[in-house]
Order: sequence, then structure tokens, then C-alpha cells
Amino acid sequence: MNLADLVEALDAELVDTAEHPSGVVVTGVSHQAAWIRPGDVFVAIRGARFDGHGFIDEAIERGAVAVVGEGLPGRTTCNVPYLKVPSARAALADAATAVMGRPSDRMTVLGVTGTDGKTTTSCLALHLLRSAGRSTGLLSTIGYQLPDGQLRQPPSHFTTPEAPQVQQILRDMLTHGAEAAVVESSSHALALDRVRGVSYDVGIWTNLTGEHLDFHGTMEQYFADKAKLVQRAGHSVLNADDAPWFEKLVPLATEGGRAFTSYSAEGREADWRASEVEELPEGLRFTVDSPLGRAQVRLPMVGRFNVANALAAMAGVAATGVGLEELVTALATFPGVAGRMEILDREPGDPRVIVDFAHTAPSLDKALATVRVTTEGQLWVVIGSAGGPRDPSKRAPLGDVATRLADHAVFTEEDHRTTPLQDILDEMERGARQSGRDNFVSIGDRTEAIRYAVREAGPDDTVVLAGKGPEETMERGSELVPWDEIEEAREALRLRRAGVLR
Ligand SMILES: CC(=O)N[C@H]1[C@@H](OP(=O)(O)OP(=O)(O)OC[C@H]2O[C@@H](n3ccc(=O)[nH]c3=O)[C@H](O)[C@@H]2O)O[C@H](CO)[C@@H](O)[C@@H]1O[C@H](C)C(=O)N[C@@H](C)C(=O)N[C@H](CCC(=O)O)C(=O)O
Ligand SMILES: Nc1ncnc2c1ncn2[C@@H]1O[C@H](COP(=O)(O)OP(=O)(O)OP(=O)(O)O)[C@@H](O)[C@H]1O
Repeated sequence: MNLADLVEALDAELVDTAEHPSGVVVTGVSHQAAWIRPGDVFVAIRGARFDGHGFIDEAIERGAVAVVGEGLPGRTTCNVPYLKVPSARAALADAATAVMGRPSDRMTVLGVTGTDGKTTTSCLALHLLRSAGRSTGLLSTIGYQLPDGQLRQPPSHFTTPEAPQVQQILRDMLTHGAEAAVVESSSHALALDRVRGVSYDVGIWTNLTGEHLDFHGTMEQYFADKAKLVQRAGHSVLNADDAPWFEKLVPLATEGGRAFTSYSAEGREADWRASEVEELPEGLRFTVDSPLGRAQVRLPMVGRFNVANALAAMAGVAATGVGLEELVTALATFPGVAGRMEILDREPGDPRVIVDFAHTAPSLDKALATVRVTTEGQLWVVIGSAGGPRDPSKRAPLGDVATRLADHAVFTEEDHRTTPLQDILDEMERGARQSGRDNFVSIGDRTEAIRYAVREAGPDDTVVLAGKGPEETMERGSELVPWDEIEEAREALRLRRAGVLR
């Protein structure tokens, strides 16, 4: 497209230019100066840490043909056309969407938001769509997939990357033949306009509990940010068990005559309902009642909350026209999600070791409660809490939940960043002591903490390693070290078998 079209698409005011915009060809857009390629437009965002205007020279050196922003500071001028807009983030998304040719308009897009269960529900929806023969892409915390199913990573580690990557990935999906896309949409993405420009056919809501309040400020704001998905989706899928948010979402989902489907894993009145839930060591069994009829479901996943995730995915995919029998048949072959309730291979005499990604008090509560059901002996949990700017109010509740639901808790590191690790451990201990419990130890080094729990656990016990799940790095101070929780756990089991841990 040429710059004149972009000015029009953004409804921008063109300042600081000698060149006529119709002669300038725009081939891409980026908010990150270091990623600019010749022909790109640089969008200068005033963020919490930097003012993107400080990187204009770098962007121009790399070949930026124009700059978009909310106004040049002071008397600064720039040597390329400057497009003044009311919101740089909105303009970033609008420009990226226009340059990429609005790819989401040509696919069926399912968005998934919520505090817990987004990745699992997204992967379930992907599996259901593909099993129904729909060529489908995925954009999620675990990375993105084109219809070929190979997992790829965007250039920055986000659940939902910035708008230019989102639009680029959607276009790649389309180019590779995708008819549908599942887009995990974090609250940050919804708040920061990263997914503005994605036209959602279906918006799936998992649940809302207190997380990321460092960013959103209040629960009301967090709700309002997430609710944008429901306000924008053609059809919403809402969790009837998620009080008080469900009642607040219904009017937002039905604005302008749009429809919604509800689901309940806890026996409430809803369109999709689960009953007769059985938790077995190898997975879940339940009956589903739905507008499409009744069926028996077998899901090879542990964790009772996965009943809710499965209902959400089924209702979302059914809204795109897939039948109940196809959905139920596909669920039985779901391969699971790495690092989420992942059970390690075990040998006789080993405890059962489960690697899980629960890192909020409510999700840890649910994870431990559900694992308890299929644990014959004692339940152990190894858990930390993140440092840095991440929500410090999580720490004490995590300590409380861990010691209330497990027989033994081991408090340890989890990306403590520049926060002194001991301060985090103290907070977790405080949460446990405040509730009158002392069934914990603190072992700062996570490798040691895992080995301790695996050594002490008996063959009938279960050890849950919570919080790191599939993450590939650990942030210690300002150092980023490689991390592989599954490998750590396997090594601890090997050492236990060899008697080295005794
Ligand atoms: C709160 C939040 O999400 N902030 C994001 C936001 O920051 P910001 O608006 O304050 O921007 P900034 O860092 O001050 O930079 C301003 C501008 O200068 C540019 N810049 C900056 C430095 C430079 O050298 N060159 C340059 O061009 C930046 O690209 C940006 O356009 O925009 C930045 C640029 O993309 C992001 O790096 C930053 O993510 C931070 C680091 C982050 O950690 N975000 C996490 C919390 C996040 O988004 N998480 C959610 C998932 C949450 C969950 O559900 O678990 C996610 O979707 O991943
Ligand atoms: N529906 C649910 N309700 C509560 N907890 C859940 C639910 N689904 C999954 N969990 C727990 O949350 C953990 C993370 O699951 P998942 O990755 O699917 O969520 P997420 O919302 O994508 O989280 P994140 O954005 O942090 O990756 C799981 O390992 C499990 O312990």
C-alpha cells in the first residue's frame, strides 16, 4: 500500500513532510526500532519504560519510510513523513491489519481469554477443529502453528505478541491454507490493542480470578479489559460457573443482537453441561448434555478443571458448525498440552510426578484438589512465586493453598528476577503460618527442591511440580538461565532410582 492510503486508513494528520505520500510505498510496520526493515513504517509508542520517539533515528537508519505517533516531542522534527494519531497503539494495530490485508476476515477465528485454562482450551479447540477436517492455525503461549502443525516461536515471548506479529502470523496461516485460527488472547493483549484488527467469530471465556493486578489495577479493570473479547466476538461462549462475572458478561455478549452459549462443569443451568464426572488415574470421563444432544465423553487428561476447558472448547467449536459425535470422538484422542498436568513416565517404586503450570492460588487450589482424588498416599507440592514487578499479592495465598491442600509443601524459586528470593519465600511462609500450618520447607534452589520432594515421597505418593510447566528459562536476578522442568524431574527420579538421593 502507499502512504496516502495509510494516512487515510489511520485517519492521521500528516505533519513534518516535504514528500507527497502517494509516492511512498509501505511494505510493513513495526513498533520496535530494531526490527525495522527498509519500506516499513515505525510506530513510536510512549510506553511505561520508553518513549518510542527516542528510537526514531535508529528506525530511519534501518529504512523506515514514515513514523506514526501521538505527536513529536518539543521542537523535534523527523526526516521522514510523520503521521500524528490520537492513539499510537491503536494505529499500530490498524496499520498492521491494513498492510497484511485483514487476514482474519477470511478465516473463522476463535479467541480464548480468561485467567486460567486459556492455553489448554485453545489446544483443545485446535484439536477439535483439525479432527473435523478444518485446516487450522494456533497462536498461543506455547507458540504458533500453521496448519502443518509444526510449533514455531514468534520473535518475542508473549502469550499474544504485538499487533504486527499477530497480523503477520494470521496472514501466514491464511497463505498456508488455514480456514480457521485459534487465538489465545491475553488480557494484556486486549488492553494494549494487540488484537485490535482481529475479527473474532467466536469468543471463549474460561474464568476470571485475581492475577496481573499489577498491570490492570483493579479486578473491575481486569474484567473490563478481558470483556473486550466478548464485546467484539460474533458469538460468545460463557462459563456459567464463573460468578459474578457470568452475569456481567451476558449483557455484553448480547449487545446488538449477538448470541452466546453457556457451559457449566458444576451442574448449573447452562446450554452445555457435564455430569457424572469420574476422575481416573489415566483421565476423565463424563456425560455431556448439549443443544446437540447427550453423549459420553472420554478425555485422556487428569485435572477436573479440564472438564470445564473441554466444555468450553466443544461449545466454541460447535458454534462453527461441528457436530457432537465428531467432537466427542476427537476428545478421546487429545494428546494433552506440554507442562500442563503432564504425568512423567514412572518405574515401579517411583512416586507419581506431575509437572503443572498452575501459578495462581486459585489454579493451584484446583490442581492439588484434583490430583488428591487419584493419590493413594501423600501429596507433595513444589512451588515458587515470581518476583520483579509481577503481582506480589499472590505469594502469601500460594503459601496458604500449598500447605492446606498438600501434605508437604516445598517453597522454592520461580523467576524471582531482581526481588530478593528470601523475601518471596518469607511471604509464602507467612501465608502458611498465618493459617497455622508448618508442613513446609523452603529450599531456594529449584533443582534441590525438586530432588528433595522426589527423594522424600513414597511410591504411593504424588509430587506436583507447579508453576514452571513448559517454560524454557528461569530468571534469577538479571540472569536468564535455561530451564527444563521435565528434565529436572526425570533426573531427580533417575537419582532416586540409583539411590543417590538417599
Ligand atoms: C505490560 C506490558 O505488556 N507491556 C508491554 C508494552 O510495554 P510498554 O507499552 O510499556 O512499552 P515500553 O517497553 O515502554 O516501550 C515503548 C516503545 O519503545 C519501543 N522500543 C523500546 C526499546 C528499544 O530499544 N527500542 C524500541 O523501539 C518498544 O518496542 C515500544 O514500542 O509493550 C512492550 C513492547 O511490545 C512490551 O515489551 C511490554 O511487555 C512487557 C515487557 C511484559 O512483560 N508483558 C507481559 C506482562 C505480557 O504482555 N504478558 C501477557 C500474558 C499475561 C498472562 O496472561 O500470563 C502476554 O500476552 O504475553
Ligand atoms: N479451567 C481452569 N480453571 C482453573 N485452573 C485451570 C484451568 N485450566 C487449567 N488450569 C490450571 O492452570 C494451569 C495453566 O493452564 P493453561 O496454560 O491452560 O492456562 P493459561 O490461562 O493459558 O495460563 P497462562 O496464560 O499463564 O499460560 C494448568 O496447568 C492448570 O493447573
